[in-house]
Amino acid sequence: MRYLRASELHSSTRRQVGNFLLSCLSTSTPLHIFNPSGCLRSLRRLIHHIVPSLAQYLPSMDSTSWPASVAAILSTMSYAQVVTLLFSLCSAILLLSSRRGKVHFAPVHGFRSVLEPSLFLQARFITTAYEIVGSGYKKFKDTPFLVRRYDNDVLVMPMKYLNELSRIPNKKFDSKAAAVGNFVPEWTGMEFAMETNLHIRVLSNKLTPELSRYLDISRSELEYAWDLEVPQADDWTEVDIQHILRMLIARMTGRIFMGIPACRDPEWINLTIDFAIHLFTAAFSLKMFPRWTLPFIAHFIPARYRVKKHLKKASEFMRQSVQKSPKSLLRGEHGEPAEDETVLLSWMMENGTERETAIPEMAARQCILAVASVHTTAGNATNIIFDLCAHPEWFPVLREEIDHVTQELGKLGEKKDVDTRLWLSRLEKLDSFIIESQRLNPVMLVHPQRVAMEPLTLNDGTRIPAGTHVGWAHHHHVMDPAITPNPEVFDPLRSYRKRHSSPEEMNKHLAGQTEPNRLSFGYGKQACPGRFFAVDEIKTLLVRLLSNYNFKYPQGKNRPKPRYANENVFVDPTARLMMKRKSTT
Ligand code: HEM
Repeated sequence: MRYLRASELHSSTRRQVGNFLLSCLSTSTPLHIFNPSGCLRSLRRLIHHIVPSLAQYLPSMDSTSWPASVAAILSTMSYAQVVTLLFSLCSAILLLSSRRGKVHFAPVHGFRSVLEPSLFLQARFITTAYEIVGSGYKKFKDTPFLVRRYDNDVLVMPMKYLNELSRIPNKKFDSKAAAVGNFVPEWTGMEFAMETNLHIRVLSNKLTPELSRYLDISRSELEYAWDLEVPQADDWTEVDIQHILRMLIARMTGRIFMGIPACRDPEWINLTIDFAIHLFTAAFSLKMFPRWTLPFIAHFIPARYRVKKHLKKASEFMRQSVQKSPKSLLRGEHGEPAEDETVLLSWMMENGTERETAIPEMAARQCILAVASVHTTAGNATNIIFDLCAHPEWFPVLREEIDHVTQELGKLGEKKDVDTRLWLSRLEKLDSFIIESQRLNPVMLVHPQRVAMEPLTLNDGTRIPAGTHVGWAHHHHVMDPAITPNPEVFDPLRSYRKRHSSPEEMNKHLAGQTEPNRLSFGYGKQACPGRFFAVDEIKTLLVRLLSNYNFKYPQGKNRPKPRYANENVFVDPTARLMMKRKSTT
């Protein structure tokens, strides 16, 4: 007996297989990934075609073989029965192939009843992670529990273990395995990010130590991009503020990472923005299937092809950028100083290993840097403006602070002897506002996330088996009244008051810092290496926006609700704001 190859399938059957997968998977954003009625319609059509197709193929086999019997049985069943059968089969496959069950000491949380199949809980987690994680946090508080994500279980640890676990070396308790692992790296071309870390070194060793300089460069790009991306809006104008901020941030970060001309090329900017969407969609789709099926299934995932296409395009860009001088990117022909040696790509080319500086890997690394930096920062800045519009009494407070610093130190970037970081650090109320907005609008419900690379035994004897995916319910933690008094109240000066409570507190409670009760940027040695840049970039943007524009919600609209896909949180892509130039009010 030989196996049926895809190429041997009846062409209309193949089309139906394609349609089915497309209706499940080919969406431009992961938020629309589920279209149950579309999927069901396609599945019905698929069954309609696949059964005759199988029958067509069967004569070449022994007529008494089991596939013939199965096909015969299938063709006598109603669609509903076949759907139920397929669903049960998928459940059985998932159950048998899952990497679950390693953590025996922690209960799985979220089942509606003892009869609920595991697959239902996994599917529900996609849209109701907020409720599942929240109720688990309340119920277990001081003991670990498991949440059943579609691809694997995540062991949610109580906060009391955060410090102890964050002291464990990275190679034993790894953030990359969790974060990059979430992108199914072996099928999305992201394996390099598990094995090498030039994208982290460049942030820790170059960007952060020379932050003021890079802030100046990114601000100059903001000025260049302003008229291109920000509408004139002499009268109240409805805008997609998230899009505007995303474009500005993509340009600002593009300038410091890739320099001119790439950061001014619309193709590069769109590539860096879209790559994140395709990567997320591809990973989300791949995680719907057991790992062992991926050598087959992965080829049917359209978003994966978009990821590949983008990586290829990024390689072309990279090749053009480094063509003049293969090793030292922007150095002159005879080794004279670089034309613009501040471009981070230049540092990466000089400090990377041979593997890290190879064109395809460097291109993919720029894409992963964009994934880490653009949507996160744009989402954060968007949420701040949404919060301001929901609480407009804070507009004058923040503007007054900006005016005050401007009077004292001149306009941002105006005086050469005034350090940009220092200027921005004087915006203490804005800093506190950013923290409060992050508290209420997380980018993820469960983080930091780590994977135990070997068995770990904690001080109290708790054992975490190797391979366990671990996370913290940090959002529900900061919404706990025991941690944040009146957690539902939007109180943007919480951190400001803490800082001013005593001289010792003055240098604590800052937006770029991490602490157990504030994990927006993660925690410990593996916390976000771009967080100081992110906070100052947001401040730079807000200084410009608040000084020049007024914002409000369109008539009859108020603060948009977040969207969830598993533990990931997104800004509602349909949300709109009204904006108007200040001078014309
Ligand atoms: C407001 C914007 C941002 C937020 C909320 C954010 C949040 C985070 C979080 C929660 C992590 C995981 C940390 C952990 O596991 O402990 C992370 C990792 C990371 N972030 Fe950010 N980030 C932001 C902006 C940026 C920017 C602007 C950059 C680059 C300039 C950046 C680069 C990275 C990188 C490379 C990692 C991976 C670190 C690793 O694998 O060890 N992020 N970020």
